[in-house]
Amino acid sequence: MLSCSLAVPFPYRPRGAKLPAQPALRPSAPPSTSVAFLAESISARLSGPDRDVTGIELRDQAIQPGDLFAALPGRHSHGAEYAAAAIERGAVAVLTDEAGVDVLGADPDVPVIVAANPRGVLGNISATIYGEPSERLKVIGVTGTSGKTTTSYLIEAGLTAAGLKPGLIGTIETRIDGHRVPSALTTPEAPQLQALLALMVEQGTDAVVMEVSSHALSLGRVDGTRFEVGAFTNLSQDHMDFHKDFDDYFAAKARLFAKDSTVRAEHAVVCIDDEWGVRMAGVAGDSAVTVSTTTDADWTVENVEIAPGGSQSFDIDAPAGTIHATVRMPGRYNVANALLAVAACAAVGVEPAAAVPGIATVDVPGRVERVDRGQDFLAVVDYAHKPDALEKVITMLRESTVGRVAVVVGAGGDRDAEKRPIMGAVSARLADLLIVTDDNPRSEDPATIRSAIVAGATAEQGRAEIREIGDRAGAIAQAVAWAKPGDVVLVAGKGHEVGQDIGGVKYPFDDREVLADALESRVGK
Ligand SMILES: CC(=O)N[C@H]1[C@@H](OP(=O)(O)OP(=O)(O)OC[C@H]2O[C@@H](n3ccc(=O)[nH]c3=O)[C@H](O)[C@@H]2O)O[C@H](CO)[C@@H](O)[C@@H]1O[C@H](C)C(=O)N[C@@H](C)C(=O)N[C@H](CCC(=O)O)C(=O)O
Ligand SMILES: Nc1ncnc2c1ncn2[C@@H]1O[C@H](COP(=O)(O)OP(=O)(O)OP(=O)(O)O)[C@@H](O)[C@H]1O
Repeated sequence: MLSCSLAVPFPYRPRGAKLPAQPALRPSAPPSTSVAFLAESISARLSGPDRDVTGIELRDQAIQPGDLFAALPGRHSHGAEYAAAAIERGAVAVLTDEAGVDVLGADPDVPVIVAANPRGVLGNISATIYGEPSERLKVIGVTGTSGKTTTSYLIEAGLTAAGLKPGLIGTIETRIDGHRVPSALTTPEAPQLQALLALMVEQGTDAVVMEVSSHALSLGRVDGTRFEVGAFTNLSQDHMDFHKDFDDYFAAKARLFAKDSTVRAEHAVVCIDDEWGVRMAGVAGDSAVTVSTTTDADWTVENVEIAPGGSQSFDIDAPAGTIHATVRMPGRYNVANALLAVAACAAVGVEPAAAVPGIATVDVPGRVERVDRGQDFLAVVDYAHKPDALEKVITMLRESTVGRVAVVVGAGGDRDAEKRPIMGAVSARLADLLIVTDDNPRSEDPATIRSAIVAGATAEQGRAEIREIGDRAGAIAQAVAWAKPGDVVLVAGKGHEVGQDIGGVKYPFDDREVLADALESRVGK
């Protein structure tokens, strides 16, 4: 249930001030393209005179002089409502639909391209404006419910170790040539994505590994991108607010692999550890390369050994022979992520032996990240914010200790409400203490979100004692106070995030810092 504004005051004070907005990443000198040419390329009507454009944007606040403003119909408003502001900032043309023309009025100051479905042509138009950058890059798209970020980091490290100069685009950040910029979305909107790819070409990047979300595939954000490789991790419950049902969710992911898709990757590398992977390999066809840690596949693993610190070593049985590999991150699923990464590197011509030394060095921020302040128990921050990921990380931590396990977790507002009780049930079944707290409530009443998690946890009648503490810092402090030597405290759901979205405003909040503060106060006692 969504509420437009916060119905109740927050029971705690947000920490600090609003976070700053993300900077724009653009190539320095894109060539200019004529508006008439663009209209013709998508068989759309052009009203008004021809002009040259040098960029494209769909948020009026991000317009740069010379841009085409894509005024799209949205859930909250029509982009055409912001056209005047965009033109004020320097937009020289507008792309919109008939409804947008009505909003613009009879005589806008700039030429207007009128398309029946402007979102549907945005990817191709953006790619044209920025000179089809993906044609000059080896683009590897990673999709699936869990493991996209981790696998992308592993692939990036494998490519780097092999002497390539890769860029990375994903949930945490964009990385180009050693520079890092935090991300707003897992997969950027098409104008930002094509600008980024063009910037990467300009910087001499030769390969790009990018996370491809199901939203991106459904909304056409990656249209106009040529993928050399598509890699699939797995599929489980998520985004049921956006997709009609599981088949619809699967169909969105399948756009990266299906024969009739305009964004079909040239090579498919598919993890078949779950039944959805088996289905996806079928969609991709006979040329798909399969990998698995659990069943027969083109690439498999054996002799997995876990070192005391949690890192894992294993042998990869690849078509060209056996190779020894290691991954620092614990959990069987990280062996699957590493295996998929080595196979994806191979799909762009990198020898497994060249990739594995890079893969062995990777830690991903906020993924099973330990916070150590000299305490006598294990304290971990993890991004698990979906039922399957939460189940996997709690199970892994349970198996790594003889002590008890505390889980501090919430769920995001304005997102898949169906998963909330399942997150509660999973935690109540597997943990000894469950503290239900706030994640990013966004526009929702945080108490409503917590109640749904608590309801699922209570109905499960699991082993965990259940507590509800909205204040995330207070919840973390309670878990730390509860822990005895040998126990584990898992703070789940926000991982690398440095902000908490409360009522649409992002306030600084970093689980790792808050956990470290709580540990220091306890150790200092
Ligand atoms: C469902 C979804 O993806 N919605 C995206 C969509 O929103 P919308 O169509 O409802 O747009 P709207 O807010 O009504 O605005 C209409 C138009 O006016 C423009 N506008 C709006 C306000 C303004 O001040 N100025 C302005 O120009 C907007 O840019 C837009 O073109 O277009 C907006 C503009 O780009 C996006 O910001 C918005 O993503 C929202 C923020 C979002 O949270 N998306 C998430 C769910 C998402 O995409 N997640 C995936 C998956 C992550 C995962 O795997 O967990 C991701 O790839 O990140
Ligand atoms: N292969 C996997 N299978 C199941 N769970 C995984 C896997 N890899 C990682 N996880 C779990 O999921 C969490 C998120 O991992 P990661 O960020 O790599 O996935 P993601 O697909 O990028 O997630 P998101 O879509 O939320 O950004 C991890 O912290 C871990 O708990």
